[in-house]
Amino acid sequence: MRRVTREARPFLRARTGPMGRLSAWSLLEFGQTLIGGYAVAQALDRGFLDGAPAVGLLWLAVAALAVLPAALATRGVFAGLADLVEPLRDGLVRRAVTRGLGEALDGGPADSRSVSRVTHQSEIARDGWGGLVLSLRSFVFTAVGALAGMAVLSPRLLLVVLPPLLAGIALFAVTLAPMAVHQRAYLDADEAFAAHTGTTAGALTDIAAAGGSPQVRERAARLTDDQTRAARSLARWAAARIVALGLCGALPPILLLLTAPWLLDHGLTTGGLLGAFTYLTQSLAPAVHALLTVLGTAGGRLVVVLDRFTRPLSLPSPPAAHPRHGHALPEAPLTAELRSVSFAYGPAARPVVDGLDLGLRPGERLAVVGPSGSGKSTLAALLAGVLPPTRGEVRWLGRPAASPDGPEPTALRTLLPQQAYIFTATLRDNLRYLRPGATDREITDALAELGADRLAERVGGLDAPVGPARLSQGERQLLALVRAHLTTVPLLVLDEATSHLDPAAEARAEDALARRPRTLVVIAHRLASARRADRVLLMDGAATEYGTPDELLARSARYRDLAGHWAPDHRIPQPR
Ligand SMILES: Nc1ncnc2c1ncn2[C@@H]1O[C@H](COP(=O)(O)OP(=O)(O)OP(=O)(O)O)[C@@H](O)[C@H]1O
Repeated sequence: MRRVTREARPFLRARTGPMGRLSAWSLLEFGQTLIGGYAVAQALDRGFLDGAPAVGLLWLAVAALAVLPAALATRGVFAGLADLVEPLRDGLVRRAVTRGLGEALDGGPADSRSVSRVTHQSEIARDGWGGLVLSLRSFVFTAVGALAGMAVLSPRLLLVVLPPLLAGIALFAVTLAPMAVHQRAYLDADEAFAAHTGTTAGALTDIAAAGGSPQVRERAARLTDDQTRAARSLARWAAARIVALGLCGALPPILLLLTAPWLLDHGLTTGGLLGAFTYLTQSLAPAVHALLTVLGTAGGRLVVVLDRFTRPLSLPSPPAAHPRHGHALPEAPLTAELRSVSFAYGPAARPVVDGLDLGLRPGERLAVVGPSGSGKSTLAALLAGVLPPTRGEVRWLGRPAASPDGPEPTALRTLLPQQAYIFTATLRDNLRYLRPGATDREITDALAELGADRLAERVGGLDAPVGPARLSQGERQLLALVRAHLTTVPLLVLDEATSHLDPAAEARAEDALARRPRTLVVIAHRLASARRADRVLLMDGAATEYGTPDELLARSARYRDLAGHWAPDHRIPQPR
């Protein structure tokens, strides 16, 4: 909200001319309101109640004629409105296009939000802004006209009318900021739910096959709860607005009737009473109603949409901007972070991961080693957000992994399990599974980088049909690695995903994966993987250790012990 206000100021300052012209036209509306009530009062006092119906009719004619310049004003107001509204739309479209192009050039994930901003959201902003200017301007000039008219008829009228009017406006003003916040929360929750169902609906079979249904269900339930909570808060504040509307629009005429005897005793004429009633019911109440309605609907949407346009990017610069090895730039957020994370497979079970803190920097390569059953796969699932921690928090790019308003997990991480998933379709479709937009050129390059080009040739090229039954376990793993290589996610977790490759193929694949700007986590089953890594996490229950390969060799007897059992290309021993 504050960001929107900050950005709105220079826009408004640059448009004092159009605003001045609008105000000048609006003065005619002020005149019509002022004359309307006053003429009704005079028609009664000097005409019909004074035995001079002709004079009464003449005053009514004056009231009718006052409508004509106001009609002229409406024409002028609409012409002037374009000078205020169109530049806003143009500016927003320009900003959305620039931002969309920037995101695309930065290699961010394909994003329909850019298109929505250029088309739908900029139109919402234009309509909302136009409606707001029209009704706010009309309210101000009508209210001032009506109050001035009543002051002329009897200043005591203001004592009756002003308190409920001001109380209603104050109550309404109080609701503005929370309404905007709740409206945004509602829209965010709505979008998060739509994005989640959009992503999962097309992959239900795969999710069920991979046993991911509980996680998908749990996330959907969480997102629905968020939506319900946001809708309830919004409804509570909408109720406060109805009270404000009543205070401003309905209470003043009632108070006028209740205090009529007192007002008439203190110099208000019968015509003056009717004139005041005319001001309140014919001018002020409709203007208040229009303003509050526009502010409550289009105004809320406007703030939310403008907030979208001014919001910083949800994804930071791609990891390409950061060094692949060594230390990251200080301001770069960690790609993934575990904060005091614990996990147990049941309430009474011994924790597999216990209070683990771990930060993964952009471009870093981490190897996780440890004896069988020490929790390496559990850690991989926690890092990938597939298992929710029992305690503690998992964060991606500085935000909670479970955050419903963050990007979809699939845009942030890929987890490759040991069992490679290959389905019956062409090689191309299999390789583009995680990034449907990948071009043939990108696929061919990725195949070559990972040393899978000969395999592709052997199966008959990208158009050839492949399926799990026609490939060895190693070949399936290699294709799954190429598929992961084609993604642009910042975090790639390999859970023994190279276990069926020979050592040379594994080294080539891991090095190729690490050359791309991403954080690579390898659940290692050969010492060579740990040697190639920037840092190593040795999982062994309470004796978990962490450091560079050389540091661990120097200081950890367990790591030396483990390494001692390993010839570089041998698999990790399975003591149990
Ligand atoms: N779904 C599950 N339910 C209950 N216990 C589980 C489950 N999955 C794993 N465990 C237990 O959690 C512990 C850690 O298992 P995990 O698979 O994470 O270890 P790991 O280090 O990856 O083992 P490996 O190297 O053999 O793959 C083990 O004791 C295992 O028996």
